[in-house]
Amino acid sequence: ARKIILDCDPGHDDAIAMLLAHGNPDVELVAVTTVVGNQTLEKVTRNALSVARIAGITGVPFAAGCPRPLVRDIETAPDIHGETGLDGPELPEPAIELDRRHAVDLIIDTVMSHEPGEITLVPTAGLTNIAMAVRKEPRIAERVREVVLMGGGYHEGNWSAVAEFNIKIDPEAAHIVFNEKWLVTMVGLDLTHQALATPEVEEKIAAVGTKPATFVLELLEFFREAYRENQGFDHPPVHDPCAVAYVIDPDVMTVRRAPVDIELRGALTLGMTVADFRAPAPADCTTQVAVKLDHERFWNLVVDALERIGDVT
Ligand SMILES: Nc1ccc([C@@H]2N[C@H](CO)[C@@H](O)[C@H]2O)cc1
Ligand SMILES: [Ca+2]
Repeated sequence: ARKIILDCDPGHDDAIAMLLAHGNPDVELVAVTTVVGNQTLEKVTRNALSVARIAGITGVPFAAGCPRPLVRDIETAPDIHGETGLDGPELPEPAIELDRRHAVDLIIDTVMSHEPGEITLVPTAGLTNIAMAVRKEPRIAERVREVVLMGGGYHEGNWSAVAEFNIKIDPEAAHIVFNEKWLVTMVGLDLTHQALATPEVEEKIAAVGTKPATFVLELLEFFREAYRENQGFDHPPVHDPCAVAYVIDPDVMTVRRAPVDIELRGALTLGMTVADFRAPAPADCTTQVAVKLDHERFWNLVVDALERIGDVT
């Protein structure tokens, strides 16, 4: 199984990404780290531990990370995720304690204690923890198998006309991550806006008939309303599990090699992930962007993961 570290800010779609990673047999969650983003660090960390309880995740270290971006002030997304960051379902009390380490140290320790090429980083939030980790221990850049992140967009934005939330809330961190020599697959809004939770998808999830499936439906009910009201979507795009799905099955989406860099100075373009599609991609290009999603294959992975989790006592 592919060993992954999920760096997240639960967040409705982060929660579904965690369930997919836990339920699918082809990926192994070796650590979960949290970072400020959709809500404050305290809230997203508590949410992550509650999701762990619902999913029945035990024996996996969870650590909290950076409480604010490297340079800029905190910017959360209560309109989409609510005041708790996981509005909608009732959340159980955590059943596991946080690891005593900072997330940055848990990431470094995990990567450095495994063989080179064993660990894949899957960030589904702002990149503050990842940037701090590679600055504190630069050797993780050549030791990590690859970085598969949900963030950015080459022709789409949601936190401005041209920038995506995970990148825009900490563009300096993103600039660090996209310019290291590790392979980065950017699963951006161009891809994740195809991952719509339609009524047909919700019917398949409902048919699983377990408490974790019901939890997902309650998440989607809130997410649907928030996305309709705030972004005019008929059905909510479930971003974060797309990154996990790519690690599970790279054929679930098409990707395209292209240099990507982050705008740090533009008045209108701050946080934009600028992809250069001029051919040919340079030989030393270490970034690729996700283009086309196999919608049915993707949602079948999510439903299958929920079926495998079953009911958790
Ligand atoms: N409007 C909005 C703001 C933030 C997010 C979060 N940021 C990413 C999508 O932009 C996902 O990781 C999701 O958790 C989603 C929608
Ligand atoms: Ca997220």
